[in-house]
Amino acid sequence: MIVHPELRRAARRARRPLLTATLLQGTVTLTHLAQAALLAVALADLARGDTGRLPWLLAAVLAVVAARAGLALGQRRIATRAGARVRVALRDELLAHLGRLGPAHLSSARAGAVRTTLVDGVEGVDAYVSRYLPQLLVTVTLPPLVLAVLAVVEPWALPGLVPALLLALCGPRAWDRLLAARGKEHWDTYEGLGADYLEALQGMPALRAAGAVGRTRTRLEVRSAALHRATVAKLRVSLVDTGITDLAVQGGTAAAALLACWSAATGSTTATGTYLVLLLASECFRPVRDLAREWHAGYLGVSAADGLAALRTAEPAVRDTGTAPARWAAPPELRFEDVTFTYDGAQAPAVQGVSFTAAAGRTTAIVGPSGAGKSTLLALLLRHHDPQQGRITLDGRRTTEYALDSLRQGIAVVSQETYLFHATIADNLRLARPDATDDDLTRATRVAGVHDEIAALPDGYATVLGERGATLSGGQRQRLALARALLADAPVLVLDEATSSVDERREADIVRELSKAASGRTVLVVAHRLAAVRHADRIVVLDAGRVDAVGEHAVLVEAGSVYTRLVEAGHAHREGAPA
Ligand SMILES: Nc1ncnc2c1ncn2[C@@H]1O[C@H](COP(=O)(O)OP(=O)(O)OP(=O)(O)O)[C@@H](O)[C@H]1O
Repeated sequence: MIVHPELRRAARRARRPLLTATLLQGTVTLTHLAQAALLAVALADLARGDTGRLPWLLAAVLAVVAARAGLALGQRRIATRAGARVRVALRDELLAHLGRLGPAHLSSARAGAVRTTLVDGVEGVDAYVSRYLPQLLVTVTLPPLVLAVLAVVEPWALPGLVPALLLALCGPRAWDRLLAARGKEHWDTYEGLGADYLEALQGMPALRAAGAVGRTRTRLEVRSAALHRATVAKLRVSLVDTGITDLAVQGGTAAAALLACWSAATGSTTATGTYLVLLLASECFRPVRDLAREWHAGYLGVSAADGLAALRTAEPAVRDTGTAPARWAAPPELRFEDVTFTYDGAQAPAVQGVSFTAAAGRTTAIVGPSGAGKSTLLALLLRHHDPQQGRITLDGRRTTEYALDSLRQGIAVVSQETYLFHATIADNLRLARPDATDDDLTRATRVAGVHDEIAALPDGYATVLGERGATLSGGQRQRLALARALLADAPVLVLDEATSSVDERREADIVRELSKAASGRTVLVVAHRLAAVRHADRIVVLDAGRVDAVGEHAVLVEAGSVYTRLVEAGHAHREGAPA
């Protein structure tokens, strides 16, 4: 009888249909009672040898059975619809919240666990609210009503039925806490296993390359065994629960039967009363039996409730309090002013006192050795985190003043890790701009240097890509993602190692074409290979989270700083590379 607050909250989304489903469920139960009463009267008549009313009584029983079939069908339909409404609304809410949480959330939560909560957890909530909850309400209201009727017909039946009903309803409550604890254990293990499998599947190439497939399989087997143990532990408690209910139901029915026989033997009640006690006593426990059955359907929802609540109430890393739309008449100037940021739990700041300006409509590059803080600066610009000190402005306005969605739409990003979906190339491109024409697509793919390769495919732009773009090379994926970002036509374009998988000669061509196509946008480029950034209007050199130098390529090379070392390292790498 556990009603977790998260599940009550979920049920409120379909209050009306759930109420109708509950009323119908109650009416279905009432038809059982009516049927029992009619049969009791018919049997009593038969016992007395009076068959005059028999055909009418049997016809009434048949009518009740037919009515019940119709009512049960309607109930199931309405309950299913209510469950679907709860499911869809809950998933929508969670997905919208995940969007607000942004990638920062997935650096602490595992994608597989979030998937399990979103898919299996929400399905469990559907079963809980559409099947268990209506039955629960019927169970706590109708059996006391039956007892009241029996109290009038045969008060002696009550000493047998009341304790049994109380035991059936309240006995299992003693196990609720233990059941909740086992349920949570089971859910956590289930979520963990889901996350492990997803990671193993996605990381299969790396596991194979490291010769770790066997070890991973063993680890997954151990995890599966842990899930099996958690399931058995949960079932054990659940079985005690069911055992108590069964004991009470059987005991109560038997006690009522004995009392009815005793009353018949002593002649203290009429034949109708005896049959009523016999048949209604069994019906009195029907809702309890049905509740035990529905409990198994809704149990997953109870187990998942904590996880759902945690996901729904997880605090985003940044607050979306800005209201200004990120729409600028001309490309905006971007400024970092004395920006310092330390990741949660980190010892030292990832970036410290960073100040520079990316001129409006120009290309600014950020370079620096690995770990210098380049990606952190981009994450701060997109407000995946907010700096603890300093400010970032676009067109003179702090990024925190813009509405978050609008800000992120105003900045198109192509990162090293591109994401392409299992859909056609055209669909993947149109993610950025659903109304883009075919000409728009070709213009963008030409600039990104991938048009010819797409055109050469048998199905061209209608080619369906494998999951995560698996049927393309790394370079092709990156260029397609680049075309998608160009198509977004955002005033600010951020390229984070966007051409790292493309060969150097092609990279130079793309960067040249891109500079032409991006004129009229403020472009921020992060790249390891200096060929990609040497023609930038301005280069910001980062080192250990601080700005080491700012200037043009030629000036920076002359200055003999970190940049010179990066240039030399680049030359050495190329000379050392196999021909
Ligand atoms: N989520 C995180 N939590 C804690 N520390 C982090 C996190 N992400 C990055 N860091 C740390 O912040 C510093 C800057 O990292 P960042 O990823 O910004 O560097 P980068 O210049 O982009 O490196 P690379 O060129 O290798 O991608 C590093 O010391 C890194 O270990």
